[in-house]
Formats: sequence, C-alpha cells, structure tokens
Amino acid sequence: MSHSEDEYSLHTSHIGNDVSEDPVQDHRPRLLIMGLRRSGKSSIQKVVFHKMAANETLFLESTNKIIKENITSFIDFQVWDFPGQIDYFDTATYDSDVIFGEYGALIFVIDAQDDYIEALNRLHQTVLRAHEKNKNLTFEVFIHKVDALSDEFKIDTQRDIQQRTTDELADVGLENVPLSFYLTSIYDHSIFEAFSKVIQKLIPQLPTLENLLNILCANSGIEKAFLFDVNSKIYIATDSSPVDMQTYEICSDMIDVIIDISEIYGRTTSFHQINDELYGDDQTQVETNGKAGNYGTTTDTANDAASLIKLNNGMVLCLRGVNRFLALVCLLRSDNFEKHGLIDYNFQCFKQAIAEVFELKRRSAERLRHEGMRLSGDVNEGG
Ligand SMILES: Nc1nc2c(ncn2[C@@H]2O[C@H](COP(=O)(O)OP(=O)(O)OP(=O)(O)O)[C@@H](O)[C@H]2O)c(=O)[nH]1
Repeated sequence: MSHSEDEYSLHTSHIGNDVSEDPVQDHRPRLLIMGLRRSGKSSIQKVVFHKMAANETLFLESTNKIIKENITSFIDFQVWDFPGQIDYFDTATYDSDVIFGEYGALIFVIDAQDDYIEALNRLHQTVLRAHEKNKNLTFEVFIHKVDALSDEFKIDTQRDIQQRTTDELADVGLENVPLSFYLTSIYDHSIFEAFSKVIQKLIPQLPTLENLLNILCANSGIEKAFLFDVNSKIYIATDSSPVDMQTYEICSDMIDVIIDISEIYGRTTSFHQINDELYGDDQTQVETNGKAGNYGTTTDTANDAASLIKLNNGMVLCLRGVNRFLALVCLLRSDNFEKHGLIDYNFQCFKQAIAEVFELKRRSAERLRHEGMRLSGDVNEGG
C-alpha cells in the first residue's frame, strides 16, 4: 500500500492569541489536548499523527505556544496542543469562546507516574469553564504513562481519579458532563485505542459503519473486523463483537507490516514470502501478491491494496484497501477463507457502501461550503 505525503498530509500552523481562521475550515471537529507541563501531550500527538518512535519523545522540547494542526484524513479535524503552563481562561490573552466554541473533544492528559492532585484541580477547573462555554464538548481523560505501573496499581489509580473527578463535579451540580477515562501509554497500543474511541465519537456515520461491518462479518465468516485510518492507525469503526486487545494489536501491526513491505518493494512487488518474526512465529507467512493472484497485495494505490497473513494458529489476517485513507483489516479462520470468492464479493459490496456513505458526507460538506461562501459574499457586499 502506498501513501504519499500529499494523501496523508498534515499541515501545522502555530498560533498565539490571534486565532484567525478560515471560516470554512474552522468548522472541522477539534481535539484540544490539555494537561499540566510534561504530562505527555506533545508526545501523544507526535506518536499518533507523526509516527514518531515513543523513545524519541524523550528529546521533545517543552511547548511554549498553542500548536494547531489540521489532520486531513477520512474526517478532517484539528488537533490543538496547549502548553502546560498557560492559563487559557485568561481572557486578556486568549479568547476562550474561540478555543472552546467548536464541536469536538477536550483531551485532558494526567501523568499517572506523578502526584496527580494538582492535575485533578486543573482538570476540574477546565471542565467547569469549558462546559460553561460549550455544552457539546466531550471530555476525555487520559491517565497517561501507565507503562510503569503494575496492573493492580493501574486499576486503583483509574478508580481513584474517576471517583475524585466525578465527586467534585457532582458537588457543583455537573454530574451529567460527558466524561470518559482511559489508561494510556505511548509505549504500547493503548494510546491508539484511546484515540480511536475519542475520534469515533466525532463521526456521525459511526452507527452506519458498524452496521456495515456487522453485515460483512456475519456473511463472510469473519471473527473481527476493523476499519482503520491507515496513516494514524486509529480505527474508526469495528463490528459489535467485543474488542480484545490482542486482536486489535495484531490487526494494527499488520498495517505496519504491509506499509513496510510496500515501501521496500513498491508497485513491482510480485510475490514474497517472508518469515514473520513479528510474533515470534517462524511459520507465519505474509503473502503479498500482485494483481494476478486470487488474493494479494497491489501496492500501487491504497484503494486496491490487498494482503493476507496466515498465522500458525489456524487464523488468517486479511487486509483490503477501502479508499485512499481507509483499510479494512479482518481476522478469520483459515477454513472460512476457503470461500474467498464470496468474501471478495462481499468486500466489494462493503467498499461500495462505504463510498456511498462518504459521498453523502462530501456532498453535504460541499453544500455547507457553498452556503458559507454565499453568506460571506453577502457580508462582504453588505460591508
Ligand atoms: N513512560 C512514559 N513517558 C512518557 C509517555 N508519554 C510521554 N512521556 C515522556 O514525558 C515527557 C514529557 O512529554 P511531552 O510530550 O514533552 O509533555 P507535554 O505535556 O507536551 O509538555 P509541555 O510541552 O511542557 O506542556 C517526555 O520525556 C516523554 O518522553 C508515556 O506514555 N510513558
């Protein structure tokens, strides 16, 4: 699967208090990443959206102004990284109506390896003020850097943070604020899984996507299917069977394997069998075929990408490109894969349905844009 800078481009801009925006772009959903200094905000953003290796974040400089980034993907959204030390409710410097006014989510990062009392105070203040500005904002608390904690301690920490936060909010009459808690670390898949859940809340088409995945799984003998945003490895939807972390990890790793192979062999790839050391299993094989095969990888366009990894436990991992941003990764029994003609047919129907869902979305965005332009034209003429 190929991906170019262009296709998955990230545009970064830096802003101070002058949040001057393109009125059309301004309406993309916004992810605000906040928390105390050194809690890990920039690291999270670099690892998820820039493929930075987790240990390289050790050398990140402290952020000293708000960094705004447009993520161009299956849904266009903005990520705003806030420096830990600023007071974004200081009305003389920051316009909190602009910062909190948009549709989106506020991610609050708490360093779980540190004493978190101050962070909880800050979280409380932030939720209070941001909720006052925008009742539709969802609050996502990342209890972060949990890689150094034992399983038992992780659970206790989550329980304690959750309890204190909800109690304090209930004391001021805010028991119904939408607040979710996640245990995260950049050293494993937990940060991608948490981001997936946050992003899914911003996708109005989620129930339709889940429904399509359920139908595909039921009719193709698929155990579990994820629809991934290839660039970030965030999954934007999965079928309604429970997500087991190991399955998610192996599906997500498959994307890396395929991208790495594509980068090495490019579109000339014909057939490779690679001993897959990824899972310590020398019988696991990755097959990346050219278009001629019944199934395989065509690496020239992400849309056509298809690949198969046979695991030695009788399961098969199967990847199919859906469009230039999305890929479907499924896990199924190899017996069921014998009917791969049927699976291919079902997949084509699924791909078509996804295209229609996003075409509808594109058309309504276009209509909004036209209406926006007409409105701003009217304003200009009037002025
Ligand atoms: N162990 C561990 N360390 C982490 C994790 N995430 C970030 N860090 C480390 O935490 C330190 C601070 O990370 P930053 O991303 O710079 O923190 P920040 O919140 O952006 O800091 P400011 O820009 O000062 O607000 C770095 O040394 C990271 O390597 C994690 O999940 N686990």
